[in-house]
Amino acid sequence: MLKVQPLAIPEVLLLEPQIFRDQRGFFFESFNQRAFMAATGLEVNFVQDNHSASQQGVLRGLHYQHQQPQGKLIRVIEGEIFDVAVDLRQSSPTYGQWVGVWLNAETHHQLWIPAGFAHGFWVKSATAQVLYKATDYYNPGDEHTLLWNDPTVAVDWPLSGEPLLSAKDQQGKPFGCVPHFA
Ligand SMILES: Cc1cn([C@H]2C[C@H](O)[C@@H](COP(=O)(O)OP(=O)(O)O[C@H]3O[C@H](C)C(=O)[C@H](O)[C@H]3O)O2)c(=O)[nH]c1=O
Repeated sequence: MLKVQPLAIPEVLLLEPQIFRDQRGFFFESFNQRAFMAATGLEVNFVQDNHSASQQGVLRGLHYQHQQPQGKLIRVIEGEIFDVAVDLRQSSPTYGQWVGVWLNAETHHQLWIPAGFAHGFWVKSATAQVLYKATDYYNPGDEHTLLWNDPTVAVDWPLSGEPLLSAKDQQGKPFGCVPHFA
């Protein structure tokens, strides 16, 4: 049974899978197409699985593809992250707004972020491993980086100290300088 919690931006969904725990450990279905469709009403086709590992203080994002936008289903298998989605859909009532949730390897909660959003996360734990499914293929020529601390979006990152950023993310662009969606 997959429970769904809509968040401040209703199309971004926090999914709570049923975890079967016993004296050996745990088991759960990390993805089930039928259950996902039944719980969300969404018919999605994932074509790529991603896996990243990061040390404490790393902030990856805020990334998105524009011509080939990706819906993403994100989960944490080690540690804890603060995961953020920014609504770049100009027709949306929540255009320019952000939503953030804690994801960790204890609750196994997952975040569904549809196409049209920028995505990023900050690592709270000593290390974190993040798995996410994407609904379209990676296209490096179509990647855009919204500046993680853009003052217009003003994500309230729960940072402790300066984040560790890639060179690309240090060069992120302001909200007004990245392509948005209709
Ligand atoms: C995303 C991606 C990257 N790569 C290669 C390209 C680079 O040589 C290397 C690291 O890429 P990057 O620094 O862009 O990785 P992240 O900073 O974790 O990027 C991701 O972080 C945020 C949180 C996201 O939501 C995106 O999915 C994605 O942009 O992996 C691939 O080969 N395939 C891919 O799908």
